[in-house]
Amino acid sequence: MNLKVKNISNVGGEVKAPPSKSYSHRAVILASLAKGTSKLYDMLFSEDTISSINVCKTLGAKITEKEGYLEVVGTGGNFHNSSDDYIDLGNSGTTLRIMTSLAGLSDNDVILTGDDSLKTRPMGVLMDALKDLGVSTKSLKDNEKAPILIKPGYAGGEVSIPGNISSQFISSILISAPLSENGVQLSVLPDFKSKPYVDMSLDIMSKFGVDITEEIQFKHDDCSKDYKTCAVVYYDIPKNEYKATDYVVEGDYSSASYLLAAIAILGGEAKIFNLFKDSKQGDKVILDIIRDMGADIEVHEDYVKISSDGNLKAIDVNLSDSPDLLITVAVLASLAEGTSKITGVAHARVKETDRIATTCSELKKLNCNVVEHEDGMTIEGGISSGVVDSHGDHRLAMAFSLAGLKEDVEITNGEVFDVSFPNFIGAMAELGIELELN
Ligand SMILES: O=C(O)C1=C[C@@H](OP(=O)(O)O)[C@@H](O)[C@H](O)C1
Ligand SMILES: C=C(OP(=O)(O)O)C(=O)O
Repeated sequence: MNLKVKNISNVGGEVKAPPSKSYSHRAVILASLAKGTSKLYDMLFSEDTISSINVCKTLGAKITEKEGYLEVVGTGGNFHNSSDDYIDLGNSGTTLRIMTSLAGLSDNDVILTGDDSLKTRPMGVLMDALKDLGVSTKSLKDNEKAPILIKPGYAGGEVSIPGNISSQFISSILISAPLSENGVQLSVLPDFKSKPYVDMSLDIMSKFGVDITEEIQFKHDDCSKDYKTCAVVYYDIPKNEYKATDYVVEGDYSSASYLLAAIAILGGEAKIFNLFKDSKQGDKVILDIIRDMGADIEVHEDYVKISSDGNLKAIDVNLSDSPDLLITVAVLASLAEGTSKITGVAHARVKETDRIATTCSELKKLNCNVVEHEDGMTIEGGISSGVVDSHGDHRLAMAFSLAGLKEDVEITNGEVFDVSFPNFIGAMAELGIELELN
């Protein structure tokens, strides 16, 4: 289906950001590992998080939608796979990565797979690390990608892992490690990308009763004291148990980036609720980025107020900790005055699509002057009307709908936002932006 801006009127107002995708995945997974019954409030029900709910059910958690919350009766870590088929995780990289380690806790074999995009996502680094921890995995196509067979048995021990491909490998080991036979000592080697997602894992693990210590070991005295490029980050995870808890999922800064960007582009004033000042989400940096581009941002305890005159300035930004903002920022840059540079996101090439390549190719279709780099792109402000394709990537669909606020832009395969933000059209409508799918 094609996604397009139909009408714009009375821009601004108030809207609630949708629940965090990353915290929703983790909440249902940790509740499924815990002993006892957890109540999860304000969960995101998107295609990706439903994949996590379904795999947890298949492995033995009892999950029921109740009035106002999701009830999860956990397994205490005693997973048993009730399916004799492949478990299909759709498009969700987070589910695939986190569940690959957890499948090692099952008392029988598990095979995880997904859609064509998920079958392209790298898994080799995680499979190697799991081997060191006693978990045997096999890529059924022998290409270090899904479908992946995971055998029972998770001894634990010492392991190191490169941090530059996906932080999801690290979250996966951290979340599973307390339930291994002997605990895990994990070293993450530089460059450590997307670390805020690991901090989010530790944050919610603590809410479910497991606290982990982190130690940053700098390699030499004269390094820049930047853990990202110059330190080994070490985690000691003793054997432990998760405890059931009641948990409220906070709002999602990555999804909110589209709402904030829309106001920044069109001009106007809006309050976005459910965005917390003390959030651990790395994508909170969208507030600084939009401020640097010229909008006014007020950060309150549980909401953000944005005001903009619609005039945007170019920026130079490193998105290594917040790769999901890449396409939003690229589209903002294409509508700004001057030349912007985005760096630090080589890992965005191995997501739902190669997001550096697809973003550049689609911006070029709008006659934007963009130059692709290995780890980002340079974008000169200025676009014209045209037709672009989402390549089946939810973030391309949502971000390019923002280009349609200034020029006539149609997005083919534009319906894919259900992966992370099912109410995208409804939320934009609350800000006066009517999008249509046909
Ligand atoms: O752990 C998570 O919830 C996520 C981690 C990030 O991936 P990488 O660590 O691969 O950058 C991010 O892109 C993804 O949308 C969600
Ligand atoms: C990369 C993303 O998610 P995942 O890795 O879970 O597929 C995303 O939401 O942009």
